[in-house]
Formats: sequence, structure tokens, C-alpha cells
Amino acid sequence: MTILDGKKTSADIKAEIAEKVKELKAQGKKTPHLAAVIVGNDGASKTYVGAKVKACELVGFDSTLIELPTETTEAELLAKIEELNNNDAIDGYIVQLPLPKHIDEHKVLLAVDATKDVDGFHPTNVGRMALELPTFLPATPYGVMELLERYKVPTSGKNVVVIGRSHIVGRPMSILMSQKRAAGDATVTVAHSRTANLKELTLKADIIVVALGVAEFLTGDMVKEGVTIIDVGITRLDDPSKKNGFRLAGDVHFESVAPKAAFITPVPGGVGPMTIAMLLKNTLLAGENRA
Ligand SMILES: NC(=O)C1=CN([C@@H]2O[C@H](COP(=O)(O)OP(=O)(O)OC[C@H]3O[C@@H](n4cnc5c(N)ncnc54)[C@H](OP(=O)(O)O)[C@@H]3O)[C@@H](O)[C@H]2O)C=CC1
Ligand SMILES: Nc1nc(=O)c2c([nH]1)NC[C@@H]1CN(c3ccc(C(=O)N[C@@H](CCC(=O)O)C(=O)O)cc3)C=[N+]21
Repeated sequence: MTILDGKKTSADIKAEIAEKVKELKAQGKKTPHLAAVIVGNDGASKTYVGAKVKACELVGFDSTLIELPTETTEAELLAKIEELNNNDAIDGYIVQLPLPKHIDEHKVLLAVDATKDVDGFHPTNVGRMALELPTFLPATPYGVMELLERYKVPTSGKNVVVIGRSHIVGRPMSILMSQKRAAGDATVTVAHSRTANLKELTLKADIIVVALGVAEFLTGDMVKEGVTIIDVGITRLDDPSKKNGFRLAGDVHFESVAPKAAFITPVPGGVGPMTIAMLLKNTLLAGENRA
């Protein structure tokens, strides 16, 4: 069993990016600049955005964190987005999801300038991804592809089951793995809450990408020997013995699944850190495209 070490791989990628930034600076060129907008006070969201800003500092990017109160109106957020679109200093930015319920997420994503959309959530970029045109790939699926590629996990001709069909994880994951590309050429089944025979599907799968957001959902009895497991899920479970009062759980019951797996990602230290590395990679690309 091989652990797909997202923490180490993301550190490698960040070192590669830091090297590029050094070159840019030596040539007197502009330093890539990422902005992140966060609306409201969600603890987990704040942690993720904080990690993104810290990662920017580590590779030598400029970063701007824009924290808006929960009561921010949709119009105010759209005005902020317009400002970021017009700000020449900003190469790329993200609007952290989820947004408060009174704000229409689709409207917001549509307002982001597609050339600055380093999350790859704008319909133009989703379309470009589907058409296999150069674009910003959504960071989480992109990170999974990169992890599979760097560990040389065989995917061509393999049966993949993706559990989850969200716009930011499951759906793009299924599109990328079915494409003719690195870590692609797989035969992909997308499962979701209406899937009738999930266990039958997972028992036949060579690779399972688990992205439903239910802690420790996938158990050892649901997988075959030699399976590859990509655990995207992150849930905070109350744990009074921890100093912050919680522990992180993936969507995979690691103890029962890992002994049967050929490759498996841990939580934490798997897909999460890769997401951040790929966001930086997209920001570097955004800067190059603008230059
Ligand atoms: N590591 C990382 O970088 C990231 C981690 N995450 C984590 O990944 C998880 C998924 O996130 P996200 O995709 O945004 O979640 P969503 O809640 O948007 O989507 C969950 C998907 O899982 C499906 N689902 C829910 N319950 C079941 C079930 N019992 N059986 C089968 N399918 C089910 C849903 O089906 P239906 O469509 O029918 O409702 C839906 O398609 C979360 O834990 C999240 O925190 C998310 C983003 C990045
Ligand atoms: N516009 C937008 N873009 C996103 O990319 C986006 C988003 N909204 N909303 C929420 C999800 C979630 N997400 C994570 C990023 C890093 C970790 C990560 O680094 N996780 C660490 C642990 C972090 C911790 O300690 O909590 C790990 O798994 O090892 C996790 C989750 C990005 N998302």
C-alpha cells in the first residue's frame, strides 16, 4: 500500500513555483498577485483562506485578503468583484464558497473576469475544460490529477467511480479522468445520492474518488483488493481531547479501506494541500497570461 502524500507533493510543487517566482523577480517582472474574498465568519472557510494566503507568502506571491461581513449584500459583493476585475495589480482571485444564503452564487461566479478566475468556476472556463482547451482547471480536481500523475497511478482503461457530482469537485473530476490526458483515459461512473446500487459499483472500481462530505462513509467492505482511493472529503468532528475541540475526518474509513488499497490519500495531508498548490499554479499561469 502506497500513501499518496499530498503534503509532500504540494511542497514539491510550491518549491517549483517559488523557483519560477525568483526568476520573474530577477528579470524585473511582475510578481503574481492572488486575492481572496471571504464573506462571513465560517471557521473552516477562514482556515482554508488563511492557508491560501500563507502559501502565497511561501512562494513569493503578493496576496490580498478581503474579508467582508456576513451582512454584505449581493450588490456590494458584485461591486467588490468589479473592482478586482479592473485592478491591474491583481492577476487572479477567488471568492471563497459557500456564500451566505442571501447571495446568488451563480451570479457572483459569472461576474468574475474569466481571465482572473483561478478557481476555474466561471462557465467560460468550465466550458473550456470540457472542450480540452487551455484554461484554469478547478484546483481540487486538478490537484487529484497531479497527484495521480506524479505517483504514476495507472488510470488508462481503468474503471473509476466518482462519488459526488458537485460543480467544484465531483463533476469536473469525472470530466478530467475521462479525457485523453495524463491521469485520464479512464472509464468513469458518477455516483450521487440517487445512485441505487453504489456498493455494486464501488466493488468493481479500480479507482474511487470519494467526494460526498459524509465522514468515513466508504468502508472496507465496499472496495476490492488493489483499489486506488482518493479521499476528497473533509469534515470537522467534535473531539474534546483535541486542543481546538475537533478532528478532521475524510469520507473514507481509513482503517478498514487502507489494508485493501494499492494507493490511498490520507486526510489530512492528501487532497487538501494539493488544492492549495494548484491554486498557486493557476495564479502563476494567470500572471503569465497577463504579462
Ligand atoms: N480537499 C479539498 O480541497 C476539498 C474538500 N472538499 C470536501 O469534499 C466534500 C464534498 O464537497 P462538495 O463536492 O463541495 O460537496 P456537495 O455537498 O456540494 O456535494 C456532495 C455530493 O455528494 C453526493 N452525496 C451526498 N450524500 C451521498 C450519499 N449518501 N451517497 C452518494 N452520494 C451522496 C451529493 O449528491 P446529490 O447531488 O444527489 O445531492 C452531491 O453530489 C466535503 O467534505 C468538502 O468539505 C471540498 C472542496 C475541496
Ligand atoms: N472558491 C473556493 N475555492 C476553493 O478551492 C474552496 C472553496 N471555495 N471552499 C471550500 C473548499 C475547501 N477547500 C480546501 C482547501 C484546502 C484544504 C486543506 O489544506 N486541508 C488540509 C487541512 C486543513 C485544516 O487543518 O483544516 C489537509 O487536508 O491536510 C482543505 C479544503 C477549498 N475550497
